[in-house]
Parts: sequence; C-alpha cells; structure tokens
Amino acid sequence: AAPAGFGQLLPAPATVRASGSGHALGPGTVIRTGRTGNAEVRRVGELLAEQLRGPTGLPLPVVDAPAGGGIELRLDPSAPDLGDEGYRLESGPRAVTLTARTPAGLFHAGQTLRQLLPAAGGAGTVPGGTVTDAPRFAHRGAMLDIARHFFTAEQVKRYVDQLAQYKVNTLHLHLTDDQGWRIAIDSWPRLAEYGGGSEVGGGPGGHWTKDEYRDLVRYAADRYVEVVPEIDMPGHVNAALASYAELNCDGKAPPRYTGTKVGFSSLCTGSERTYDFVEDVLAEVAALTPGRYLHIGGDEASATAPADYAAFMDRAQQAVARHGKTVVAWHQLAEARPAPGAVLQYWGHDRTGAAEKARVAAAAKAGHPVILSPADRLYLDMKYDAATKPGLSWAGYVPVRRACEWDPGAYLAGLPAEAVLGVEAPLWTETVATREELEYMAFPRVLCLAELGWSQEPPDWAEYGPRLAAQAPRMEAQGIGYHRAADVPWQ
Ligand SMILES: CC1=[NH+][C@H]2[C@@H](O1)O[C@H](CO)[C@@H](O)[C@@H]2O
Repeated sequence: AAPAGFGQLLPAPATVRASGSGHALGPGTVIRTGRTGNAEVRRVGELLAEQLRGPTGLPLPVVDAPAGGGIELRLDPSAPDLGDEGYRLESGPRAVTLTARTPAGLFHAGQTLRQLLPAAGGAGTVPGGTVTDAPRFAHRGAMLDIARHFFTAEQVKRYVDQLAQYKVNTLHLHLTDDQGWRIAIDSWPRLAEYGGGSEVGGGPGGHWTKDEYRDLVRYAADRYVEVVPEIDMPGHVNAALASYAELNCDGKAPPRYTGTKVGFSSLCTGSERTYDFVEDVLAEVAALTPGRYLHIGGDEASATAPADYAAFMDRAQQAVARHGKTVVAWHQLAEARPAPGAVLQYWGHDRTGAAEKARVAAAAKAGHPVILSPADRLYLDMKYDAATKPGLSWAGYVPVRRACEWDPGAYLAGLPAEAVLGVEAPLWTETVATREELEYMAFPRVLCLAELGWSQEPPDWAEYGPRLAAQAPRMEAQGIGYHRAADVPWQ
C-alpha cells in the first residue's frame, strides 16, 4: 500500500507511484495558473486557494506567472488516459504540478491535493510521487429532497461543498412532492407561494426564488457539480393539486398535506389543462438548467391507471425533449415507454421482484442508461440501525458497511456494466429537518457513494474501513456532524 498520505485518499485514485521527497508548502508558496491557464483555470486556482488557505494558514496567492515552483495548474487537452474529469498530480521538491485535460479535472486534482495536506491544519508537506487518476463512472450523485422538509439554498451550498471535496459531480434536487412545491414558477405562481407554504409536520415550508436557484446552480457548477432538477409527476403532486383547483379532475383543490403517506395523488391525465401545466413548468425549469437532464419522477403513481400513466409519461417526455434536455425518471418508467435516451434511476432493493429487475435490465439493453440508487444500500434516509433517531426503515437498516460493500458494475442481474451511468445516494426528508440531521444521515455513508462512483474497484472493507475512519479529522475540521457508526474502525 502507498505511504500514509497517498494511502488515505478517498476516493482511492486509479494509480499512485510514491517517489522521492515531497513538496513542503510555506509562506512563499504560490498557486500558478499562467502557463496554460485561461479564465476558468484561474477560477479553479482561486477556489483551490480559498480551500487551502484556511487549513494551511498560508497566504497562497494565485499568480498568472508561468512555471516557477509552488502549486502549478496546467491544462493539457492532449494528456492521455485522463478523460473529462481525470488528472495527474506530480509532487517533488520544486513544485506540485496538477495536469488535466479540462478544468473539471484540475478541480478534482485540487481536491486530492487538499487530502494530501494535514487534515487538522498546518502547512504540511505533499508526499513525493505521482497520482494518475480518472473516475470509473460518469454519474456520481447525491439527491436532496427539499419538498418534505424545506432546506434553503445556503444550506444546500454547504452540502455541495462537502460532496465536491469527494469528487461527487451531481446534485439531484427533489423540488416537488405532496408536501411542498419549492421552486417559483412564474406562469403558475401559486405553486410556490401557496404549495410551498407548508411541509411535513405542518411547519412553514418555503421555496426558492429563481434567482436563489440560479445562484445555487452556479455555485455547484463552479465546483463541477451538475444540478438535476426533479419535478415529480404524475404522482407525488398534492402540493400542485392544492394550489390549483383546475389541475384536479373534480375541479376541487385538496388541502395541503403535511403527513408522510405516498401514492395517493395524481395529476388529471385526461385534462388538457394538465399538459399546459406540464409544458409551462418544464419550460421554466429547463430555462433554469444549464445541465443535460430534467428528472420527471414517475415513481409510486398508484393513483394513476397504468395506461394513463404511460400516455402521460409519453407527453411529459416529449416536453423534456422539446426543451433540449434528456429525461431522467425513477425506474417505474420502464413499465411504460421510455423515450430514446431516457435515463432510468433504479431504487429497488434485494426484495424487489425478479420481473421488475428484469424490466430494468431489458430497458438498459434497449439503450437506457441506469443510475443505481438501491434503497437498501444508498438511501441515506434509511436508519443506520434501530437506535438511529431520524430516518425510515422500510428498506431495512443500512449500516455504513452495507452502503459500501457492493459493486455497481455487477449489482443487477442482466444489467450490462456499460449501461451503468453511475450511482446516486438519495436523502429523503420526511424525518430530516435540520442541517445536523442531514449531516448525521449523509455522513459517513455518502463517502461510500463517492468511492463506489469514482474508484476503479469497489471498497474492500478491510482496506476501506480504516481509510473511511481516517476522514474523521477532516470532517471534524469542517464541522460536519457525521455519525460515529459502530461498524467503522474510528481511530
Ligand atoms: C423514489 C422513491 N419514492 C419514495 C421512495 O423512493 O421512498 C422514499 C423514502 O425512503 C420516499 O420519500 C419517496 O417518495
């Protein structure tokens, strides 16, 4: 195993070659972005400087001057084997050189560099050697449900910071559900104003203005995290139905819902007014989304007849395509007609029926990429064990080790490894209302997601457990309220 510094990196890099003496940071260390830099490289350099100045206590100016030692960021579009997100980090007495084909790769190199410096602070010495790295899967995501309990954009920015340091590159925002509509829609203002005015348990709820949403999207993009917005349809829509009587088949708006049941609501799939709503909402959300995907939900539509569900999803998918985006939907879409290129997000578990699993595998073989979010491994709202205060347990308890010890490439029978777009860990918030509860449920299990998504090999607990435990000082230094789970060999 590589020496301590390299051996503690999480997610584990593809290859590490330790050699020679390393690079000591000091008051004179500068971050250079000039040799092949452009405005975006400079921004990556500035962000890295911000991230390093606190822990190291060093000034770390960012300069355009080309080579001259220190920390140097270089774009090399022809660098072999690094792909769109990979990087090379070379550390020696004179300099630490970060090379990548893209600014995203340079950002990821910087996150590795952060972990090669003392977690508890101080300048430190970057060990000597070379890390050459690239991710296994393209999609490494975390989902946050801000519908059941409202979370502000500022709280979500903090989650983005925490995730991006582990090279997670997608934030899926579950913006709408029975209990709340959380994004302002100009053409249907009551959705957020009224439909966003409550939450599970009867609290005040809230919603994001378009500017707050744009600001979050930009903040995430600066950290190479793509935002995937979800408008869940045709089920999970009580907040919308409560906001507009005309969306209800009987013309009557139900009261706002503050409980935690699922599967009882449905859009009126036979009414043309519903498709005005779908078009208007998806148009406005697409305009707010520089990313590739719009997630249209599709889960638990028990109050929608199967034929109506399929017809509805056909039209909703057409609307997504009209706005130049790619569909993502929960895997129930496989029971209807996934549009060409539509991505399925699988949330099944060990007890999911063979026929349901086979339908997902068949859809994958028919060209639908799959994001794996097994409820009994990656659902961060599942209790760790019986003693966990927040959380649900319908998919069983998920101790840290269970979240880690599986291989996405060999997980679902009949699902070809190349059809796995990646992995994503959802955090549903029926029972999670505060930052403390969010961090307690998400950390450390979301570090399993990070490793599963990035590293070439799935975690082997004998090696990964101690490496996960070694992140404790870093999480503590960042004030992350993680759960010191009993199955992790904390130091
Ligand atoms: C995709 C999906 N739909 C359901 C299911 O996951 O379980 C979650 C709780 O674990 C719940 O909040 C959600 O509405």
